[in-house]
Amino acid sequence: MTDQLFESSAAATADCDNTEPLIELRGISKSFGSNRVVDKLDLTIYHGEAVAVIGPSGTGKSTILRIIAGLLPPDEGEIYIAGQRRVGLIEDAQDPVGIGMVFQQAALFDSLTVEENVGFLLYQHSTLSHRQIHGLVEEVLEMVGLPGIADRYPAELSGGMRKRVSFARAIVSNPQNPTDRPAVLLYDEPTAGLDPIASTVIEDLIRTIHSGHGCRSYLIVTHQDSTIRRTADRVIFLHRGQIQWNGSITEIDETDNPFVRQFFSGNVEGPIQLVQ
Ligand SMILES: Nc1ncnc2c1ncn2[C@@H]1O[C@H](COP(=O)(O)OP(=O)(O)OP(=O)(O)O)[C@@H](O)[C@H]1O
Repeated sequence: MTDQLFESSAAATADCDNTEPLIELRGISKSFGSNRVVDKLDLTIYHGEAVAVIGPSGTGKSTILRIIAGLLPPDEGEIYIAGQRRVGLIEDAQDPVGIGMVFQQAALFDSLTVEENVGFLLYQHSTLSHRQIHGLVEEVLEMVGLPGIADRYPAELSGGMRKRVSFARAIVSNPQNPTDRPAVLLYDEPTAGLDPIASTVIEDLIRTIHSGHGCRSYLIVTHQDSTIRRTADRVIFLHRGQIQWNGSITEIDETDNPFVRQFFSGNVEGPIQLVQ
């Protein structure tokens, strides 16, 4: 199953011009008070790429996703999306490609059922019938391995189930507007706190969404070894807001970079020190 997903992903990306930069960060810095979290970062993501951004806690991974998503302004540096410079936040400027973000926190509305949560935007902004939305919601719930829970309330679900429901909400799309689908998806720790089987469901789903839509690219921030290996083609290792290492997924077991070696071994001795 996994091999099939990986093969279909490779086939889909083969049609992409993956020499063409989709997202470029040039000299990006960001501080919170005196805490310099991103430090003159240069980063290029190409069309159709599946990239994992990894590294120790507090090293700026989520901050970079938020900057790319246009939710947080950098202090300095330039951002180019499909060759166009973005000035300001996403609300001030329209990016030439859609960028969607799947957040780490499963923020569901407690007073709404699972169906109302997952179908929220479709109920608000589409002309689809109740029946059509119900069908779409059931479909995505099945995709995340949670069929038949549409009538339940978030309080009746486990933390991992809530997380998968919020993932379902992030991927449900309106068939009336297929062009609404974002060309870039940013996943912030989508499998954190999930059991290994639920993680596999989400990892496979990320691959399927990617391979099913041509040149879609994604960045995934994760600490989970399985998620890194099953979802990424390229890995960027971040340390103190700078790229410490960058290589293909097969190179992570071959490199002698001390940061990468320490990270994957979990050894407390090494160049990475826990942030106090
Ligand atoms: N809005 C904010 N205000 C103040 N400090 C912030 C803010 N957002 C992030 N930080 C700080 O920036 C640093 C990097 O945070 P970030 O969430 O990007 O790290 P991370 O690499 O994603 O960490 P983790 O792996 O633990 O999720 C941390 O020290 C964090 O406390």
